[in-house]
Amino acid sequence: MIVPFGQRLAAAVAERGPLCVGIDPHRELLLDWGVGDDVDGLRRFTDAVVDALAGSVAVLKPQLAFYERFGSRGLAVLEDAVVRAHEAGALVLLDAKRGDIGSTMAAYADYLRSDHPMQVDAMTVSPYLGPESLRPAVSTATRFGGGLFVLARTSNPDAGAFQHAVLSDGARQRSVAQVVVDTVRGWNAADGFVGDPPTALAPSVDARSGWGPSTGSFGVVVGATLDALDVDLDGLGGPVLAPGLGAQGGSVSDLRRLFGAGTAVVATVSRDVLGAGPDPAALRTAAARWAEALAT
Ligand SMILES: O=C(O)c1cc(=O)[nH]c(=O)n1[C@@H]1O[C@H](COP(=O)(O)O)[C@@H](O)[C@H]1O
Repeated sequence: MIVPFGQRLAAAVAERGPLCVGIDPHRELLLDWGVGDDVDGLRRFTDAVVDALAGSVAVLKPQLAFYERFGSRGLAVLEDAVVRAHEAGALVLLDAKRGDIGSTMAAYADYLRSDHPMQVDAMTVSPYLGPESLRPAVSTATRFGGGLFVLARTSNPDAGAFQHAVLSDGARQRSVAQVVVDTVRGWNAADGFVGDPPTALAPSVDARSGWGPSTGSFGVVVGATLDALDVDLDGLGGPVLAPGLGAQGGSVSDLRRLFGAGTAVVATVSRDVLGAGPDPAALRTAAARWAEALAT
């Protein structure tokens, strides 16, 4: 039976908490770890992170770019890591940030198919070509129980220049970021693309946490680095991936400031945890520190 990603994510968060650890084997980190900036170093780094954390964190988020750097041998490392992460009980969110015309998008979305050599639970996608371009990925995700996280208000300092741009749609004016959020809300409501009025939270979602058996499979990315939440997430019906913690300056109190009760937030941290390696115990301690802060 195919269990939708949103349900699987809600269950993982209930069991393990809302922490996602990003696997970003930066060249500098590989050198700091003393494993070398080569395929062997990439494998040692990746295996160490997966072995240390996949049994305890809800989600691991490998960044595809760091594997593509090493060509097919880098991708082979990632393929193995995805299997190991799943075996240890973690969900895998592939940070791919793909987006293209619909016919090509369908091929990118194959990462969510059960016959893909590296099937993942969810992937990040970019809406820059317009929300309709992502429709094939929504279909694939729905068919195979996968999820999507769409870039809405990203954590980089100059993101607002694009994402605050205002689109006119008759009498209504919305920012680009808001159109993205409204579109994802529509996907979760399963009634088309640009969801208009916020839909009420489904009754089986816990209004205090935003998590529950009917948490949707389609989420948005909103950085923990924002000065203020400048998109309306009401009734999104799906999760919010919040990057920017630690190395980019965001903190757990920023999450509380930005996202009220009832928002299903997955907090993602990469360098602030990875920098503790290669000692597995130190990696686990660094992740546990974030997990505890998120739980209090
Ligand atoms: O989609 C993402 O994961 C993402 C979106 C965003 O707005 N900002 C952002 O930093 N990310 C990713 O999240 C990770 C953040 O890494 P750290 O700053 O080391 O925690 C990187 O892999 C980024 O590519």
